[in-house]
Amino acid sequence: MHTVPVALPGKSYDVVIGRGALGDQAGRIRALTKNPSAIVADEEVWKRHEKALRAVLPDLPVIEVPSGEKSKSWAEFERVSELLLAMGVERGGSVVAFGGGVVGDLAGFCAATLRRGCKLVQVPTTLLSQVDSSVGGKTAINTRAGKNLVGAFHQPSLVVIDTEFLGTLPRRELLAGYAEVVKYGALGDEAFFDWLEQHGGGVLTLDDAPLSEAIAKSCAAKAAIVADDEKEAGKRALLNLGHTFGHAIEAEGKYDGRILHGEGVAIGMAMAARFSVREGLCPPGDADRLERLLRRAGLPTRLADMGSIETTAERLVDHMKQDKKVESGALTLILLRRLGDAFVAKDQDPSRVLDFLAEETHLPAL
Ligand SMILES: NC(=O)c1ccc[n+]([C@@H]2O[C@H](COP(=O)([O-])OP(=O)(O)OC[C@H]3O[C@@H](n4cnc5c(N)ncnc54)[C@H](O)[C@@H]3O)[C@@H](O)[C@H]2O)c1
Ligand SMILES: O=C(O)C(=O)C[C@@H](O)[C@H](O)[C@H](O)COP(=O)(O)O
Ligand SMILES: [Zn+2]
Repeated sequence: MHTVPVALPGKSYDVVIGRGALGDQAGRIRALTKNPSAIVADEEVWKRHEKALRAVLPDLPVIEVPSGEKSKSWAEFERVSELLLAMGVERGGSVVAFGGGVVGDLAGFCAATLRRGCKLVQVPTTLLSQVDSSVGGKTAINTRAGKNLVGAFHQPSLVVIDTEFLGTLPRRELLAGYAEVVKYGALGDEAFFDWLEQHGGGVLTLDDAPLSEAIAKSCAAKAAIVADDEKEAGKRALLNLGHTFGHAIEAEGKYDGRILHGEGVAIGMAMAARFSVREGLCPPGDADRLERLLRRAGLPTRLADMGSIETTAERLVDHMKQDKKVESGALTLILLRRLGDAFVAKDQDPSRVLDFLAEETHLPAL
């Protein structure tokens, strides 16, 4: 087992990673759920993996949440919160989030607000949630105005990453998670990017050693950034590489499954790299290398790759104006100086972004 500590004053916690991590951590999970607690599970995950969680928590009540991004909604937030209260979950108890990033973000937001905050245990079951969303304490739901616009920073007490769950994950979802793995290399660790060029295939075939290494490296990269800047006053925004464009693309997909978060991030990262090149900030070869790694895995890198989504530069910019990094109405983007060296670029000229996006809407699929 790998353990990655997340060091935060008064609320440090461990991320435990490995095949069989759930059984290995049973004692700690039970200790965190001694007070009245409940499980919030993705319904598909519950169907497939109820037995595994029941072996650790035989008696906890469960709330099943419909699979898919649409569950990060006011309606589900209300329904799940009311059920948690009806079940008597206490402040000293825990919400155990069992599923991917959708359930993690939703259950996390319920935990952040239930009786003004109860404990949270993350048991992530998708690659994306294992390398990203279960760590760092961002929780949120989507609103009519856009993605993750209502939420809270609420750190979990424990994250248990059992790679066994990935065995049943559909390939498309695995790839979506891989986009966030590539993100860590692109934003701050060129050696990890090189490593992915060599070993990414093994991660995607779920070979134990490269898979655990990729998850541990990703969690360690995220833990280091979060420990330095928990509430995104500065460098945490680097974790948003690809997301300003990506969230706008997701919004255009209406959260109906046509575009997954990780797919939006893959296209968004490729766009951020192309925009960096267009602005004369990054060598073209680095943007090509990023696009090649994503495409080799089978990820989209251009709007045209998502055939069913029709959009315009203006509509994308409108979504981008809702981004939480906007300051006094001006866009902030995460751009690249080169692979492994991202930076926070504030006060972006909207007309340059609009011109760039107009080009992007005409870029053919490869
Ligand atoms: N809080 C954060 O820091 C953070 C970071 C990244 C992403 N996110 C959020 O995470 C969400 C995306 O998460 P996701 O990619 O995990 O998607 P998800 O939670 O929708 O799960 C993807 C799909 O896989 C299914 N599934 C989950 N585990 C499975 C398993 N082991 N076997 C078979 N099927 C399984 C689910 O039913 C679902 O249909 C987005 O809402 C995104 O905004 C949050
Ligand atoms: O943890 C972070 O910080 C991230 O930005 C991680 C992202 O991968 C994630 O998608 C996050 O939810 C996006 O945050 P948001 O603040 O742009 O909603
Ligand atoms: Zn993300």
